[in-house]
Amino acid sequence: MRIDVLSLFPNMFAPMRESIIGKAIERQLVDFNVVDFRNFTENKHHNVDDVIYGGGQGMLLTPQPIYSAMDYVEQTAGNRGRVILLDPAGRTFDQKMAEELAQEEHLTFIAGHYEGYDERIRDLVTDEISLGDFVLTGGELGSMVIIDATVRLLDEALGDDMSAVDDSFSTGLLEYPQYTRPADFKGKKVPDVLMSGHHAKIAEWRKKEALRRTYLRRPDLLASYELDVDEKKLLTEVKREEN
Ligand SMILES: C[S@@+](CC[C@H](N)C(=O)[O-])C[C@H]1O[C@@H](n2cnc3c(N)ncnc32)[C@H](O)[C@@H]1O
Repeated sequence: MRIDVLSLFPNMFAPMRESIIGKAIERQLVDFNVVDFRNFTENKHHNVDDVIYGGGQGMLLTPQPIYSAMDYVEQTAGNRGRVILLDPAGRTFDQKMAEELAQEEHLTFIAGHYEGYDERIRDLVTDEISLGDFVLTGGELGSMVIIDATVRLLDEALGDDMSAVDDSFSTGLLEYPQYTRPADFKGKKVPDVLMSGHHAKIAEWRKKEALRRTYLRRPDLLASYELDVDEKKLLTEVKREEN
């Protein structure tokens, strides 16, 4: 996968060199580039922003540097790929979107700053994505969050000893509780069933606890989750135990 990010602050992307994403880049699973669109300005002072027509506080990113940086991406990659604008007015990012983006060959992110964008920049994009109902200073952190959630889904990104299959949201439910050694920590014991070696019972316990956690913390997820017969029974038990 190729990923380009158009940003005025390339140094903010240092976290992309660390951990699982850093390794994915090192192993060339991902060709990651940050394009500083200030380098594409056509004015003497390399300004990337300007005052807002009609008045208002702050400065807006002007279209020219971003359009030129996008042409550069197209020239170097052969295409622009899926072009994602980080914006509070976009669709709220979730695991389904990460799964969808992980199927793409090329993603180009536009990270805004200051008061936001000249409206004509939106003509360049295929997707507008928000991280949630709050306002960040820029699109850098948002694009890194999306890249992180997406790249970890690529084949081989997590390595042999990790899997995204049972992660929260991938299954449609929150993940069940998990434990590691010791079996007894300051009197807090690991549930017996997890040490029983009985695979079917462990699977049933995990399913029930995933349902319990989702029911208690994110009941909205259950509304769009199709329960099979066994899950219906387990959820009924959970409800009885919790109410
Ligand atoms: C200070 S914000 C601009 C906010 C804009 N004036 C508004 O009210 O929608 C600057 C940039 O940060 C990024 N940003 C801020 N909040 C975001 C969010 N919730 N999700 C994604 N990107 C965000 C966008 O790239 C945005 O253009």
